[in-house]
Amino acid sequence: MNAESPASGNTWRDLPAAQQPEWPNPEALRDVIADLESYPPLVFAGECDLLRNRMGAVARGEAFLLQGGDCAEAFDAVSADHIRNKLKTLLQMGAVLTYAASVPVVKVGRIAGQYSKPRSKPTETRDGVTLPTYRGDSVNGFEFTPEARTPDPERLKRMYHASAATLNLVRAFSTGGYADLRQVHAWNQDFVKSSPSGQRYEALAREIDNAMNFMKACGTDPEEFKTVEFYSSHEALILDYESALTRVDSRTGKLYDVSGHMVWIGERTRQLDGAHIEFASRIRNPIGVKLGPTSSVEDALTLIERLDPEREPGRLTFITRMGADKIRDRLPELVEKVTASGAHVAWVCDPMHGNTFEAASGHKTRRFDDVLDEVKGFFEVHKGLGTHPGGIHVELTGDDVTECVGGGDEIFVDDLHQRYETACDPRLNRSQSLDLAFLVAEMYRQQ
Ligand SMILES: O=C[C@H](O)[C@H](O)COP(=O)(O)O
Ligand SMILES: C=C(OP(=O)(O)O)C(=O)O
Repeated sequence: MNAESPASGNTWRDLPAAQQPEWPNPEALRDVIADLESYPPLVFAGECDLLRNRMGAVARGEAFLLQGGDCAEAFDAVSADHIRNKLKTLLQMGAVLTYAASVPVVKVGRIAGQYSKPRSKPTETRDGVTLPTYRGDSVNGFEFTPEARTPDPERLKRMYHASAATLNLVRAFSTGGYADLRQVHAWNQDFVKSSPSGQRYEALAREIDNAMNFMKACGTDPEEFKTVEFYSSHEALILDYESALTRVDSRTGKLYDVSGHMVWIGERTRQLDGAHIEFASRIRNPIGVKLGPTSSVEDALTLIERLDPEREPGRLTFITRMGADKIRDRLPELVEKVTASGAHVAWVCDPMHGNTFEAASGHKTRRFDDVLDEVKGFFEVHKGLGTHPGGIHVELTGDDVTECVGGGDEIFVDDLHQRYETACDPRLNRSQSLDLAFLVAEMYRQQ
């Protein structure tokens, strides 16, 4: 076995790295990196391999990816209630998709590490005062004061600890009985009466119950129903953090970023000659890359060459985020040429990031109908080309926030102020998330 050198996790340092904070004190950053390097891994490399295999099934058209969670996790939201609500929503969506679309669903949270945000502008001005923009709790505070907005590397350690606490609870919920499919009704208890999507879910949960009772009566009560496989993911944005958590796996001698099972490179940091792609090329985790409307075929093919030279199904996922008005125009050529190149990438639709607009009230928001329309366009394109629509990647929360407009339990523009809690981009609330899962399941079945 030829073991990788830990130094290859640092080759990105020679290249331009977009969207990195301007840490005021380099010495303090160095101390933090040294501490992070001494911390235990958050995930086990073998789990990353397992997820790569699962993503291989997605790439081959045998499974569907459900990836979702907060736009930006926040340190003060690391509580049992928030984590449970998010997991519950994802489990409900997973149950809807698995049962109604009859497809194995790979469940991956934007969770336990999604603390860093790329921004359009480096600064924000309010009432004539200009301060650094908020870049996520891993970098600075949301509050609009010079103290809060100054990047503080100690926050990277808080990110590690917040991720560890979150992952610990997620693991407990996934394997300790809460995620048992026999709980399919319990996940809905506080929700069912008040909302149309909750009622629709309840009817589906009854069908699942009946199916399970039938299986039990036939003498099968599979262990698989008692726990759920759930993985963590986040954008690999702050490279000092990600490389400090990159380790040589003792089994294989390969490098893994053990800050999460899957990491993705965002639309603003996927420069082919940039530090983020170099970093991602060195690690063995399953990797996602966001592809926005300006992505060219050449970009996609070069990314494959850099990140998946072995053409290994499951290694590379293209998460497209074109916008509802562009997807039918931009996606076909990409999918067609990538498929013709012989690559086995998974195609996943992020229907959120191309559909953001500012409401008259100043709230950043998204229309549920645009989100749905982008997913529809994604399915249409894949149907037309005979390729597999591999999954969805959504910003959502398990709480009843009012951040996106529309949905079955309709949120109007005038409602946005009621419970607008996101620190960055607007998320689907629980009811909108479930609506989406039902509609996507229907599209999948028709496909
Ligand atoms: O989540 C994605 C980006 O961080 C976000 O859309 C950037 O938002 P901004 O344009 O307000 O900086
Ligand atoms: C920043 C994000 O998306 P994108 O890179 O697609 O803009 C995100 O998913 O948080």
